[in-house]
Amino acid sequence: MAQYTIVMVRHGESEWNQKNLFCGWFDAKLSEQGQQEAKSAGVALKNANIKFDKVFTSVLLRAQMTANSIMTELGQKDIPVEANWRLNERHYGALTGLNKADTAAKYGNEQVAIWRRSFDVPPPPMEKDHPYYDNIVKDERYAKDLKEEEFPACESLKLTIQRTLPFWNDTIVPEIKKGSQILIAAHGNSLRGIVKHLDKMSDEDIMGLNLPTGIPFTYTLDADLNPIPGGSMKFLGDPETVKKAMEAVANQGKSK
Ligand SMILES: O=C(O)[C@@H](COP(=O)(O)O)OP(=O)(O)O
Repeated sequence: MAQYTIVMVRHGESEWNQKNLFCGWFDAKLSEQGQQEAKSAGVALKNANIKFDKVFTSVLLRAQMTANSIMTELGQKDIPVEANWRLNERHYGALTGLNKADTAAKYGNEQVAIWRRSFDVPPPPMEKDHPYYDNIVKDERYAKDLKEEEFPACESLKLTIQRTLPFWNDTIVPEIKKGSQILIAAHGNSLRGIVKHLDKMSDEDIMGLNLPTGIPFTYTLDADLNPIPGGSMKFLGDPETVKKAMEAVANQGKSK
C-alpha cells in the first residue's frame, strides 16, 4: 500500500519574530538568526538524506527565504517552487505591528492567548487607516488573486484553515499522490491548520500546539493521507531543543 512522507517547516526567525511583533501578512525578512536556522534546517534534511521534487510556500519572503536556503543546502536550487497566498500566515488584523508582550501588558495575558491561540476568535480587524493596510493590500503580488475587498481584515485559525485547505486538497494532495517528495515551507498558523487537519485534532487540542521556527518535521501518511501509527509530526531536531523552542513561542504572548 502506498505510503508518503512529507516535510513541513515553519520559516526561520523573522525580523519581526525577533522584535516580538504580531506579523501576519506583513512581509518581514528573516533575521540573521533566522537565516542561520534556515541553513541548519537544510543541513538536518541533508543529513536525513531527504531530497525534494517540489516545494510549496507562501507569498511571504520569510517562508520563501527559508525554502531557498534549504534547497541551497540540498544542492537542489532548480526544483519547482509554487508560492500561494493560501499558505500565508494568518492575518493578524489590527494587531499587526504591535509588540506581543506589550499587548499582553495592556489587554492581559488571557486576552492575548485568546487572540493568538483560540480556534475561532479572530483578532480585531485591520481598518483602512491601519499603518500597514496599504502595505499589504497594495502589494502587487496579490493582484492576480485578490481584489481589495477580498483581502481578509483579520483571521482566526478557523478562517485560516478555510482558505488553506482548498490549496492543500486541490494542489498539494494531488502532488503527493503522484509520488512527489514535497516540502511545505510556511508559517506557525498556516501549518497548525494543516497539522490539525492531518491529525484530526480537536479545536481545544490545537490551542496547545506552538510550532518552533526553522525545525523541519515529517508526517508519514497512508494511501488515504492519514498518518500511519507513529507517523505524525516527527521533528528533525533534538527533542529537548524542540521542547524549549515550543515553550519560547508560547511565552511570546505573555507580559514581561
Ligand atoms: O504572525 C506572527 O506574528 C507569527 C505567528 O505568531 P503567533 O501566532 O505565534 O503569535 O507568524 P510567523 O512568524 O509564523 O509568520
